[in-house]
Amino acid sequence: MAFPCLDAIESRSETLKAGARPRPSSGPEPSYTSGVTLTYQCHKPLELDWGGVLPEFNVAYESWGEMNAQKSNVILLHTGLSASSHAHSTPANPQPGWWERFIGPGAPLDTDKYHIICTNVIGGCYGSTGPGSVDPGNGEKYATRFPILTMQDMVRAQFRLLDGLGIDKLYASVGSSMGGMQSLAAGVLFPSRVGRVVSISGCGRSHPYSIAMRHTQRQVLMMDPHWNRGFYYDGIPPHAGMKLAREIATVTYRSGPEWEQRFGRRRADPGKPPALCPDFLIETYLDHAGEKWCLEYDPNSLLYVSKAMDLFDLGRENQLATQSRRAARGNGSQAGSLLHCSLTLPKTPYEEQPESRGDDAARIEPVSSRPPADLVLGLAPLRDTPALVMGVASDILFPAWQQREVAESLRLAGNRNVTHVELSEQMSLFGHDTFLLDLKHVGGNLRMFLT
Ligand SMILES: CC(=O)SCCNC(=O)CCNC(=O)[C@H](O)C(C)(C)COP(=O)(O)OP(=O)(O)OC[C@H]1O[C@@H](n2cnc3c(N)ncnc32)[C@H](O)[C@@H]1OP(=O)(O)O
Repeated sequence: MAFPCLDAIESRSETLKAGARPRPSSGPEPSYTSGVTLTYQCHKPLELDWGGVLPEFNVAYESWGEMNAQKSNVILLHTGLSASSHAHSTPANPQPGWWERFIGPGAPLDTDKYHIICTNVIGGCYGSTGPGSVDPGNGEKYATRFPILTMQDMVRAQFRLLDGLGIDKLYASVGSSMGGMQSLAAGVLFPSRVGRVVSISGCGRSHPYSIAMRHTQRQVLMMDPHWNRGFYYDGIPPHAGMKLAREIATVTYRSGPEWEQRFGRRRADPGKPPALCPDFLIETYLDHAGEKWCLEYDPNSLLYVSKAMDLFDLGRENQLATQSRRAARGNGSQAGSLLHCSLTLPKTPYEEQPESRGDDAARIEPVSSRPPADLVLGLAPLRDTPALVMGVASDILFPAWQQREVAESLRLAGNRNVTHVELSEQMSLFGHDTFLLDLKHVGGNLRMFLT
């Protein structure tokens, strides 16, 4: 039997070994190229939530539209997991950006009215400091010596940029997916500096299914021998692991009903006998998505940024625990400095607690549709901030109940200016990627909220 899918991987390894960098021919995703960006260099250390420190760091950013004299029309646009700051084309980089149609004169992010800034997150690989950057402490690339990050760390770095640009208060903080997490985090961390919050297909805390899906992506990547515990920068990158990680990610980004319509049960070549390599159209589609992306993003950035998504929890308890870790470090206590991960699996199997299973008989309290009190308390800093929370019924990664949970928590926290929109399956079957594709509904609601 022929295995063209394995041949392709082996041949790419050979090409990479010879020093060349094969480029995917074209791609379905927006141009996540770094192109030409502006860079803000911060020389003041950034203390991170889990004990690490970046002694200095860069934030790559791009902007569109004029900033007014009062600097009161600035919108900070947060990206999804793997996007660069290139949300829209610029004179310096005319390639279309990942939100090209959403930004421009008369567009939902209207450049006739607003000055829009988009950054590459710290931990990323498109110009901001991340695991592929050089550690000023030893002159070598950080690799997996890079510290664990949180969404809040990324947001603090963005606000250092705003400080550097003399921007005191945002007109709005806008983001989708991971950007939707950051948008909320910005409002919680800096309530007096954020005029409005928009969170599209985001959440208030990561739920176990989404952590599970990111876990599997990280595991296939880390099991690629070329990953080499993160030290691959002088060798062959773990392109096979990245390809598989992207295939799993793509399963979470779209929806079954979309694929039913788009591919059904059709095979790429029904005239040939079944193959173990990609055969059904859905398989060749996933294979293509993985092929295109496997050299487009730094594998270590994927690990760090995706872990930061897992750690996301705006609940009050987590915020207090983080504050006390940071305070302990300020006092010089070791408790605040958890730099080295020594987590091992427990020796005895985990014993499930009856109440955690949700069995009717064991349930202590009746299930409530109210959001957890901890999240309501955690979102209290946003009580006076007008908020747009948008979700998509076909999204399996950030399911619509999570945006309902955020909207309801904000209302229970006392916010009387919450707009909640849920796009039904009749409106979009694009699942999580709806925010990239649906200009009419996503863009339309965004425009309405901002004006
Ligand atoms: C979690 C977070 O924080 S953010 C996550 C956000 N999501 C992502 O990052 C995923 C990004 N998604 C993309 O980049 C998508 O390509 C989008 C949204 C920009 C565009 O989606 P669509 O227009 O529907 O295109 P899609 O990517 O589904 O498919 C088009 C590509 O697949 C190819 N294709 C389609 N069907 C098949 C098939 N059966 N077999 C092989 N290839 C196929 C097309 O030829 C095309 O290839 P090309 O891009 O190389 O020309």
